[in-house]
This record gives sequence, structure tokens and C-alpha cells, in this order.
Amino acid sequence: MMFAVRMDVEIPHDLDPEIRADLVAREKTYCQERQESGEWVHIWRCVGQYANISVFDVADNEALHQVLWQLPLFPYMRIAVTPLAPHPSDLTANRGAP
Ligand SMILES: O=C(O)CC1=CCC(=O)O1
Repeated sequence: MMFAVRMDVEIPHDLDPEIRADLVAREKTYCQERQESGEWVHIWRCVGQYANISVFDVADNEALHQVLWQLPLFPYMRIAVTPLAPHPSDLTANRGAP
């Protein structure tokens, strides 16, 4: 199943800089591991915002929940999930269809 996920990050300004740097570094490693596994298909920066829009390809709702729940920055994020379905006008998805 495909999902679009918007993540808005709000790290408290008074968080210890070392803890902040560690969280951000672990977030990057985690994100790149999930990209390697094929679950995290896209990540795009929302220009001018500490936010991203990502696309996930996972088995089901529970699998997505587990991926998101384990984000190191999860406690500092607002997350909005949109389930995706093929669009009837998508040439790549409908090649060969009548
Ligand atoms: O910078 C962000 O948008 C938060 C984030 C999610 C995965 C990652 O590497 O950073």
C-alpha cells in the first residue's frame, strides 16, 4: 500500500544541542535504512519549512504505523497520513489497460 505522509518537525528551542544533533543524525540514518529497504520511496523537503512530504510503500496500515512510530524525531513531529490509490489518468499504472 502506498501512503503520502507529511511530517512537520517542531523541536523545542531549549532542547540540549547535543541531544538535538543526535536525534537528527539518528533520524537521517533511520530514513536512509528505510529507503534501502524499499519502504521509504520518496522524501521531499517542503520549501522554507522544517517539514517533508514522503511516500511510503508498505504492507498495510500497521506496517506504516510501525515505521512512523520508530522515527527518532517522532516525539517532535506532527504527522498527517494520506492513503494513495492508482489514478486512472496515470500512464505508467494503466499501460495495457483497455
Ligand atoms: O528533516 C525532516 O524533514 C525530518 C526527517 C525525516 C526523515 C529525515 O531524515 O529527516
